[in-house]
Order: sequence, then structure tokens, then C-alpha cells
Amino acid sequence: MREQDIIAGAAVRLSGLRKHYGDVHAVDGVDLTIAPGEVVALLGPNGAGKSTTVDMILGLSVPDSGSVTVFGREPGDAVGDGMIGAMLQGGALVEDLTVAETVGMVAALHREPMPVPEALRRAGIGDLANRRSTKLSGGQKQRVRFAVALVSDPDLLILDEPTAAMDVGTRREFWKSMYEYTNSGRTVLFATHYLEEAEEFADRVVLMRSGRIVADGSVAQVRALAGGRTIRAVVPAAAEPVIAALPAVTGFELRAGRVAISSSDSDATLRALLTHVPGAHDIEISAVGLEGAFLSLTTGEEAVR
Ligand SMILES: Nc1ncnc2c1ncn2[C@@H]1O[C@H](COP(=O)(O)OP(=O)(O)OP(=O)(O)O)[C@@H](O)[C@H]1O
Repeated sequence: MREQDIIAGAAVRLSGLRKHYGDVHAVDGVDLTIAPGEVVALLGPNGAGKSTTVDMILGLSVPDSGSVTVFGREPGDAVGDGMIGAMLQGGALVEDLTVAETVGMVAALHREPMPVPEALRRAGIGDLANRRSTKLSGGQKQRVRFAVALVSDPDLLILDEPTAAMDVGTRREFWKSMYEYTNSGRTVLFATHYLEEAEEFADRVVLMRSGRIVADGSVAQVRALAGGRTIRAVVPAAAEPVIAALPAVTGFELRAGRVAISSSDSDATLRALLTHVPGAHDIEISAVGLEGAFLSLTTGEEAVR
């Protein structure tokens, strides 16, 4: 695609997007703009609406209301022009074909595909070119799906839980291949349940719950949204009522003389702790991990916006 098209607008723009199935509001008013070159992780518990959102971006399902554009175009047109490559959950592979034939078949549908051997190399399956689909492991099949997604040389890659069937080593290899792709300025949106993948590979994290976006920002921003830090210390048993009254404490747990205090302002809490519980020692302060943020933002009653 022409460079000015990319510069001119968003890679993906979702506006007031809604989709329901009977009483289930699978996607319930989503606004999201993804800039060209961003690598965005879409996170959320089962049933949050991630796959439904992805399907609408790909033109596989039609919104009840709202709009989707990909590089300023209708999803169907963008897919037809090879601008979007997708790796969906459990996409079937044709059993009788080899890996090279499978990827070649998809390449033939596009006007300017990358050479099949290059797609296989990028997906880390150059050595499996002549292997039949029936003879592949789950993780290898995922890599074939990745090669299929790459072969049109798309500007936007959409991956729905790409590493679900992969062991730890294969996952690492997969993300190495992805780095190569994103380093060339391509846009990626991936849905995942693995928080460490979002933490490590995404520029931006979008958290969904019950069809809505409940947090959107860098990993650090989303962590901060979930509130503060944890202070751990060894304290005298009698300190419990004093700890409860410290400033900025949002919760604490005291067990066998060790306390873990959640605080929205760890500086203020720590100063007061040292003043009022002078016996406190072995003090550690840690940021809430993305996992903590994820749990607190996706299990509460009210959406945080
Ligand atoms: N075709 C469908 N018919 C009826 N309900 C559906 C359909 N597709 C999705 N849903 C419902 O819509 C909601 C959102 O589902 P969706 O698959 O988008 O969630 P998800 O975030 O991708 O979940 P997961 O992490 O489990 O893949 C769920 O309650 C689901 O049961």
C-alpha cells in the first residue's frame, strides 16, 4: 500500500461498535483507534468479546451498530486487497496438502504475495515445507497458520490467541518471528490470555470485560490504573490496628508476622509505617504486576474508564 495512506489515518478505527447474540451483548459500545505500527494486545477473560471484535475487524461478522474501518476502508475491501493477515483460533488446514502447498494456495489468492519459502522461513517452518498437515504437531500447525497470515505481506496482522497450542520454547520462537515482522513497521493486534506475552511484546494493552474496554494504555499505565504498589514487611503482631489506619492503604494481609499492604501512595504509607511501627523491618516495595491489574480490572462490578 502507498505510504501516504498509512500516514494519513488509523490502521484500525472502531467507533461505537456493538454486536449482540440474543440477550448477550458480546460487544457493547467499543471505541478504539490503533495507529499504524502499533503492537496492541487485546486482553480479557473468557467471553469478554475479544473474538467477536476481531471477527468484525476482519469483516467476518457484521456489527449491529457502529463502524469499523481498516486503513480507512471497509474490512472486506482491506482483506480482499491483502492488507490484513489473520490467524484465528483453530482455523482448519487441508489434510492432503503439504505445508508449502497450503501456504502456496493462499499466496495464489493475492496479487503481490511474498514468496512461499520466505513466508515459511519467517514463520520458522522452512524445514517443514514438504510435511503433510496430518503429520504436524499442534504448535507446528499454528506456525503454518502464521505463515498463511503472513504470505499476503499484510500491513495489519490480527492474531487470535496465536500461541495457545505452543509449548514455552515454541512460543519464544514464534515471538522472535513476530519481532522481525513488527520491526518493519507493521501493525499487530493480538488477543491473548498470557499476560506475560502482553507485557513483553505489546506497546499497548487493551483490556476488555463484558463487551467493553475497561482499560487502555501502555503496560505501565494499565498497571497504575489498578492502583499503586504493595509494601511487604515483617512487623510485630500487635501492629494490625496501626497498619489499618495508615494513610493510602487500600488493603492488607497479615500472616505469621509478615504483612503485605496495598497502597495507592506507597511513599506516604511507608513514611507513616516507619513512624508508627518502628519495629517494621525487611521492607520491600513492588509494583502491581499486569496480572494484578488484570484481575482487579476484570473482576470488579463497575467498569473503570
Ligand atoms: N455465534 C455466537 N452465538 C451466540 N453467542 C455468541 C456467539 N459468539 C460469541 N457469543 C457470546 O458472546 C460473548 C463474547 O464471546 P467472544 O468469543 O467474543 O469472547 P472472547 O473474549 O473471545 O472469549 P475467549 O477468551 O473465551 O475466546 C460470549 O458470551 C459468547 O458466549
